[in-house]
Amino acid sequence: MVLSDITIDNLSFSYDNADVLKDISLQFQEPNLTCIIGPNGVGKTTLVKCINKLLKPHQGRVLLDGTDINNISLFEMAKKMAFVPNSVSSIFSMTVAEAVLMGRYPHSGWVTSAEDLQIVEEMISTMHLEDLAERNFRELSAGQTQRVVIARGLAQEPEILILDEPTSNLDVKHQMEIMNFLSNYSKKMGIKVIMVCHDLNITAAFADRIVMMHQGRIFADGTARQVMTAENIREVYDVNARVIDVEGKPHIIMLKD
Ligand SMILES: Nc1ncnc2c1ncn2[C@@H]1O[C@H](COP(=O)(O)OP(=O)(O)OP(=O)(O)O)[C@@H](O)[C@H]1O
Repeated sequence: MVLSDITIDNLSFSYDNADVLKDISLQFQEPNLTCIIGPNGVGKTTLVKCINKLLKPHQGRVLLDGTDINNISLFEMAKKMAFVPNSVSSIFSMTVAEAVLMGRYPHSGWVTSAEDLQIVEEMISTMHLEDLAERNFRELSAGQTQRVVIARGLAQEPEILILDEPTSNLDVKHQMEIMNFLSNYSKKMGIKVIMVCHDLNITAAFADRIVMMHQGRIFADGTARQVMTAENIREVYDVNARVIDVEGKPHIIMLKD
């Protein structure tokens, strides 16, 4: 079965008069883990928000299975695509389990089935949240919140899963666990996982494809070996780095100067 794909066609975006994204064209057709990287303020979050219809590009289109997302309702989109934002706050008091259950809304509306509850339980267990399931979502630490929001995105059973810096608040063990999980999950379920990431070594170790942004444009797009070169890192981040091979993957060592 071929699951949904996404195409970004010549997309540009500005906030007021400040141009942020310029002529971005990308296709996501393979079931794999793609990491979007680039310096602060380059437009990574803006790009994933455009893909999720949270922002409207001023030029170009985003196509979901060939249809312009402007012609698809958010509710219909949510059946195929889940967005895990970098930070969330809830004005409602709810348990962790209830927060994860919200991921089922695009499929079940407000009527919860036994299947919904089973999926919620599975995702709580996948994210090792069993001990927190009955805790108030608003009282969690930043890292715990991040794992709950990922579980909610997974409960949505998306064909395209988009995450904005999902590991930024996680300790190293949970970072490795989540990256391993996302990498395996994309292949096992045949889905596209697209995530924004700041950590170059985590990206190089786990991403099947890396999209490197620079000055609002796509600067490089390919495998870790193709994209993570000392030249690209110098050009895009303005730092000197040495790239060595660790277990067949590039590993980046930052140099003082
Ligand atoms: N709501 C907004 N209104 C005006 N400008 C904005 C808004 N949100 C972001 N920007 C600006 O757009 C540019 C891109 O921001 P964006 O958050 O997409 O970058 P980013 O690559 O995700 O950055 P970071 O790595 O710091 O998270 C930045 O210059 C930012 O200041």
